[in-house]
Amino acid sequence: MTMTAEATAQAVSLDAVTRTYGSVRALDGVTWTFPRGGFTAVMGPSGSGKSTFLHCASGLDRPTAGTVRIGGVDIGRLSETKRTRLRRERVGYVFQDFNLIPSMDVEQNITLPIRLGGAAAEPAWLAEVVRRVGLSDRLRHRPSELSGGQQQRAALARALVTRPEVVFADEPTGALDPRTARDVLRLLRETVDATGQTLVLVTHDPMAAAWADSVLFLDEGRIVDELAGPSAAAVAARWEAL
Ligand SMILES: Nc1ncnc2c1ncn2[C@@H]1O[C@H](COP(=O)(O)OP(=O)(O)OP(=O)(O)O)[C@@H](O)[C@H]1O
Repeated sequence: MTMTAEATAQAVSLDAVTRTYGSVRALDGVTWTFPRGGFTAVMGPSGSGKSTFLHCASGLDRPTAGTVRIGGVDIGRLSETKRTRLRRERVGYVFQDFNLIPSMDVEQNITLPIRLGGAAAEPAWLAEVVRRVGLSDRLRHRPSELSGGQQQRAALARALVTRPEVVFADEPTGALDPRTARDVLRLLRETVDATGQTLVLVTHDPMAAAWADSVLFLDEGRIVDELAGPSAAAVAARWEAL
């Protein structure tokens, strides 16, 4: 696959992306580029289109109109099979409720995306990812034997193990107590800084958004503002004004 230098500098780009549900325009002509290695938070009131944005930008849903590129690949042109493969190999997902498989141990959960693709995890990178999330001594444990913070760190390792173009994290700290949430957010920040991983964080929480390089504000399906180098106070003030 050939890609232009410009395309590969962009992890994900959306061009005039619209998603309608009947008469509801959940996303309304969104154009945005997530640069490689950036940590971006996406905020907005309930119903502003955050989930729809995440689903369209990550290839979980198809826009009604417009183009989404992941690593320079126009995902609207892919067959369902190729899109599934691209999601598995080039996109990482972290969800509020962890979505770990209860019957698998931590290592099996972390390596699942690679094994589903018929490959084996590269040992050095797997060890690095597991060390980074602090679970080296927990690999044989089942999710039910882990704390919430540990489960979310396992989910992050699973998202990172394929070295994806981008990780989408949807309210990853929503089910955690404040201190554990802060530890997970710090880990996300350190991961971006140390590995150059591109990360998109959807959150309601100004404290969480303040860990990002910039914050996008969605309202009524449109990007209405961006705040670079955000502080929690600045995010909260902008949020109040929406
Ligand atoms: N499957 C669907 N069918 C019909 N309407 C939908 C569907 N999914 C979302 N919508 C509508 O699209 C709009 C945006 O919804 P979305 O879930 O993207 O917002 P959100 O910002 O993620 O909200 P929240 O913070 O409450 O999760 C809302 O008006 C919602 O009712």
